[in-house]
Amino acid sequence: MTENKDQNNNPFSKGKNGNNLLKSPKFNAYWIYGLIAVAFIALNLLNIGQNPKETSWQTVKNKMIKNQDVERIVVVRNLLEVNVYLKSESLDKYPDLFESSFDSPSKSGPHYTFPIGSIEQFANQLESAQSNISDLNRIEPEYTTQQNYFSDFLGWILPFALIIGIWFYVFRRMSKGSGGSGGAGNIFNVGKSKAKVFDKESNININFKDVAGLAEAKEEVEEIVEFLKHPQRYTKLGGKIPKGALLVGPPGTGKTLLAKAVAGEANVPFFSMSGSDFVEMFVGVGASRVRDLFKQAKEKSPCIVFIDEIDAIGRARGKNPNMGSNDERENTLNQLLTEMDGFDTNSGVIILAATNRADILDRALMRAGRFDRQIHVELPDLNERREIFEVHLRPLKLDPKIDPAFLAKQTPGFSGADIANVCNESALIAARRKKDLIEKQDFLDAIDRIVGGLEKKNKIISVDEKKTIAFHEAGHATISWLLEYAHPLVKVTIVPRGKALGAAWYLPEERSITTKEQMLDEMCSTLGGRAAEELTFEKISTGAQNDLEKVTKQAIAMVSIFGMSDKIGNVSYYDSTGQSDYSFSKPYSEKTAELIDKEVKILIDASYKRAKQVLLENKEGHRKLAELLLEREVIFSEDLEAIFGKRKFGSPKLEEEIKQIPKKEESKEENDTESKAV
Ligand SMILES: Nc1ncnc2c1ncn2[C@@H]1O[C@H](COP(=O)(O)OP(=O)(O)OP(=O)(O)O)[C@@H](O)[C@H]1O
Ligand SMILES: [Zn+2]
Repeated sequence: MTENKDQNNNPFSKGKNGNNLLKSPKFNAYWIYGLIAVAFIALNLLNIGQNPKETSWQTVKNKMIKNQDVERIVVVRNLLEVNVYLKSESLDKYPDLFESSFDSPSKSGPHYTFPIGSIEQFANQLESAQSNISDLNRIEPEYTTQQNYFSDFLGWILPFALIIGIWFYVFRRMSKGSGGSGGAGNIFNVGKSKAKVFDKESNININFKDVAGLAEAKEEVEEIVEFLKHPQRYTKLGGKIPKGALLVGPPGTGKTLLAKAVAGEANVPFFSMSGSDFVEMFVGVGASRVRDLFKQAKEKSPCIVFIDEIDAIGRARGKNPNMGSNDERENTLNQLLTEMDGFDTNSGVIILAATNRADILDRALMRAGRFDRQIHVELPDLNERREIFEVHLRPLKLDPKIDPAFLAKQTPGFSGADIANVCNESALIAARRKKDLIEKQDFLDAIDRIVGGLEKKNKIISVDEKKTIAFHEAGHATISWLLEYAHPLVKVTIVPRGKALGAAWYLPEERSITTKEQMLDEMCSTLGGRAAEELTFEKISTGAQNDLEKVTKQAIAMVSIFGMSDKIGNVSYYDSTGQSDYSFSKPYSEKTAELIDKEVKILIDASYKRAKQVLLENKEGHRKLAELLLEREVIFSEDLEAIFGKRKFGSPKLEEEIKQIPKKEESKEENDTESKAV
């Protein structure tokens, strides 16, 4: 009751508060099978009323032909059967014909049928049987071929029945996976939206306090909450309530969370659907799902419709219709645009959409009256990471010494989702160690695990391989220590994790623009691994593949995007709008392409030479570092400082921060359990 009152106060309210719009009749496969069976029986019955009586050639010859009761004789070639039609005035002579009311021939015939051996033979037999009948009364056989409707029908219907059966099966499987309240439970509901609805009853109860950081984004969406709560305030002044906002940012940064929080704060239903849910293998399904989603939303207004991964449908429509454009997707997008234009601004439905590629979205989506606001949701900085940790540490049983600020420092570049993952993982690790509280070490291990994939202690690496890896990693470390702009090093390990056999961790400075010098120094330190291998062993290995890939991409970007090569000059072939069809044709000539290739090679060669130079000049230090790595498997910035002396460059503040990162001792306990498992 109270809820109804609530709604009536709201100008958006349609006074409708039922779930019945989600219901649809429940058909199932058995119905179809039943229908097919009925059709079979009906056909059979029809046939039954037409059945000529079985007889034999002898009877026909000796009785019917002799008495001149036969009107026509029809030979059915394909069935090797003869149908006999009697004269209507003679029918009385054959009372047995119609004695059964169920299985009897029709009055007009054929009345009798009998099998024959071959057509020629029968023709001869008929000829001779009529040899003493006058020409006038003689019966000439007619010839036909007959369709056997029944078996033909079977032949047709069976494959169809099979296909229908398979369809049902597939649909049931599909809809089971996506059991949203759209009720896409069967074939008749394909076009229904699969939106998940969270309304007042099943409230998600996510509020702004559950969303840490994201201060600016929150401020922007707070306005939407106000629109939903007090629409009169805006409409009174003649303002129009926005229809939609686009949340833009990398994966896991809390876009879904923020949208849910808006719904939670405004206390309105929340429809959630992913862009990829609209796209289906059938033509027209996407568009009809959009229609259905908006229909449902309007009935529940005011509400929030959230479309995750909108890029799945909202990608720019191709300019060249012949080149692999996707009609189905475009239809869906067009329907979405139509719906957005269609509903009244003040209908109380606000659409939030999320994407991590705003640049590839169709411009039409961003036009006024559609998603005309973009809200940026970025990766959290140090402070925000601390806040996110605080949110996710709340439900955990912690060692009181745990400091969220410390954890935030350990996790540069982590998204909110990664941090949630770290917290969960640390609880699992602590549980495995049979602890009552989660301690610092558990967190550090969880972070390591998430950074580098699971440690693979049992991966077998030969002594030679280990040596190669150590010198390779020491090469990276040495160069990044000595070059001015390389990222400061945190630690280097040769403990294999995931696919990597060794790794060097850096603390990336938070830069907004990068200079050419910085890029060159980074390339040089990335190539340090291979350079070290070549200098030390006079052999190179596949271990540098990842490094080479990174360097090549970097060099190509420098030449063709950032305009940093002399020969190409200040030219950028990058198209930030994503609207061009460069996928098939490059925006530059063949000659330029060659020049770009040359420039890229020159850049990489120069960096490699420089890397070798640096390593040669610091041969002793590099060797010491590699040996230390072989011995300890993990080394830290202090170890580098002990070998090369204090780092001449970089910000002292950052260096200080690095030093505060504690060194993780390989925990004995874990080693024990793991070695048992081997
Ligand atoms: N700012 C944040 N505060 C608290 N938790 C967060 C934050 N950002 C992310 N999380 C955690 O990460 C999880 C995943 O975030 P969410 O699904 O909202 O990310 P997303 O940006 O929508 O990702 P995607 O682009 O992959 O859909 C959330 O459920 C939440 O636990
Ligand atoms: Zn490397």
